[in-house]
Amino acid sequence: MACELALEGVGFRYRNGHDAVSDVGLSLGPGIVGLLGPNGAGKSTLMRVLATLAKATTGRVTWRGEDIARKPDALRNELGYLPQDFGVYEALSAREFLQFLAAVKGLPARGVADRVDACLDMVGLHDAADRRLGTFSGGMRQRVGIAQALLNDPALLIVDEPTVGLDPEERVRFRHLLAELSAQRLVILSTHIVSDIEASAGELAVLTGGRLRFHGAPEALIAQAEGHAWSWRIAPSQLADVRAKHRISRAQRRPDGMEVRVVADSSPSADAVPVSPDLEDAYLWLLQRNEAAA
Ligand SMILES: Nc1ncnc2c1ncn2[C@@H]1O[C@H](COP(=O)(O)OP(=O)(O)OP(=O)(O)O)[C@@H](O)[C@H]1O
Repeated sequence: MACELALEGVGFRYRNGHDAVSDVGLSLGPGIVGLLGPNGAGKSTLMRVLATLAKATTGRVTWRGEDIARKPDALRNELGYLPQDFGVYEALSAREFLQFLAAVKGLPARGVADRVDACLDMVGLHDAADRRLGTFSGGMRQRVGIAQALLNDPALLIVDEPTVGLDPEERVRFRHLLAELSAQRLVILSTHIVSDIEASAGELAVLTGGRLRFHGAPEALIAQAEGHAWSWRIAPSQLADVRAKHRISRAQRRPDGMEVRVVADSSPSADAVPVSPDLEDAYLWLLQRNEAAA
């Protein structure tokens, strides 16, 4: 797979001296890359660097071999970006809003109407094209956000926490949409929610404290957690105690108590049974090991 976006020793320090991103190295080609990390891990900062909205303070990023700090337009011409705080003009219809953004982005006027329609189609908003954005649900607004990011048919699509605020059905629809879009391009999706990327991301990059802790296939992350995931039946009254001592990846109420899944170095209790880790377990296990090592 040809590498298109390469990061070498990338760091970003805010003016107050805080290192939000440190020494990140990655080589990324087509497909979906899930950038996973807890709140404050540095995901949005890194996304802004990749979107050429902030310059790396150390290291470099290249897009198709060009340094994006020196030649940002090489990347910008092929970039679609959905920031975390994407806002819409409520009084405009979806079609008017996209036409407005197409003009702002400098797309040639000829062909804009067709391109806007095509983008609305791609995100399933064809029938709502002439409705005021003020009447749209959160999921529909996010789809408008993706539609605007697709206006220039980008080879690189960066979406920052796109599922925040969506209901479960919208989340699923949104994930499918991103999976479809990744057939032709590199999609970088940041999230702190494992299920956002577990069905679609071929590659994962996990960031905590601004550092890259893992990069590779989800299966490789899962393999690291082998032997460290446990299922355990407890009484509901034990839950707080178990939570204080262990990292719980899931807790489900059962007729005869609670079933919890925990990740741990060794069996948390004589009556806990080992289970095959899934991606959620594996992610928590990675976070736990990094905290333990810090
Ligand atoms: N303008 C700023 N000045 C100083 N520090 C900042 C600034 N913006 C963010 N930070 C800090 O940099 C770190 C990384 O923030 P960032 O927003 O990139 O994380 P994130 O992984 O995107 O988290 P979230 O999911 O909460 O958005 C955090 O510790 C944050 O407090």
